[in-house]
Amino acid sequence: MKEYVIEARDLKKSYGDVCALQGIDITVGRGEIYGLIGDNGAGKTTFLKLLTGQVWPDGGELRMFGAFQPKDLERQRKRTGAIVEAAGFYPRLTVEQNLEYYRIQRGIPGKGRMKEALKTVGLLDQKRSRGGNLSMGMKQRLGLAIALLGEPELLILDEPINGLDPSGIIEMRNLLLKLSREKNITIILSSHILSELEQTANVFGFLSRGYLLEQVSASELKERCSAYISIAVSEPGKYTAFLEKELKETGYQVMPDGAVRICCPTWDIQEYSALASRHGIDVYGLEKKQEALEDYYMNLKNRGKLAC
Ligand SMILES: Nc1ncnc2c1ncn2[C@@H]1O[C@H](COP(=O)(O)OP(=O)(O)OP(=O)(O)O)[C@@H](O)[C@H]1O
Repeated sequence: MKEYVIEARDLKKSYGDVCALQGIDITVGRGEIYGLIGDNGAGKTTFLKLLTGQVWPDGGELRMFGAFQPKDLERQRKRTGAIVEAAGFYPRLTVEQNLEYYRIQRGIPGKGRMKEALKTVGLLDQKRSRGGNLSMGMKQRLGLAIALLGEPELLILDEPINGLDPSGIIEMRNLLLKLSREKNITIILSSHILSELEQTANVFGFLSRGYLLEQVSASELKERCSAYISIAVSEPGKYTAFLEKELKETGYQVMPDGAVRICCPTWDIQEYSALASRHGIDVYGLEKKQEALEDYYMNLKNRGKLAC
């Protein structure tokens, strides 16, 4: 049976009149890297703050490591490390002073933890640099080192890639993959850009205006972004009627340029042009393509807008 580190059922959170989470179901299995994707204001930070205990839900249930009673939940939170909103450190203190401060504050025994955390994130050489003088990527890594001090089983990271340059993004991605692979740490991280998490997360949750539109594994997502056929014909309306009647295809869209896009086609590509020829419809173009992940996300968002 799958072991869940996080189970949120019908979780709700409002700030006064603003409904940030409208009742969401999210499950994160042990060892997963869960990418929470959503536009600004979708509710990502609110969900992560519910996990860290910075805010409390108004309804629904939250379980972490199986615990849901407030006191048990608080105890289980000791098994987590988090960076939510800003990577909190003191800019005037050096990297090692920052880590020492947080180690003592959290009652983590042994100075060795500090060195290990710095080694993991690749900041040993910068240990005497002031936090404020680090590059953006290094600041994120310092935040991560602080989060790793207590040897967490679950990492909660709010937009860890935000503001990083392309090489910083790759560094962070590799670091997170390494933590998952070598230490089997479960990670939940947020972003408003799907492509940033595309190569990192193995499960995605799409949030929009406080609703979870979909929770889907990376492999399922890839399958859904499967091949489609695009056919440009002289009479799209007539063609789609025959498409439904004769080829029993219902999963199609007529694009703004008039081309007919057949998602997950069930027949060989020639069948689609043969259908047009049989009914005297001219074919101007026919090709097989792959839907990009971003397109899939855009479609999902548009459908979500209609639903919300
Ligand atoms: N402390 C607060 N008081 C009032 N409203 C809030 C508060 N925090 C968040 N909100 C509102 O709740 C909604 C969800 O915000 P949240 O920060 O969770 O979204 P987000 O997806 O993390 O957005 P972003 O990517 O911009 O950080 C927004 O409408 C936001 O304005």
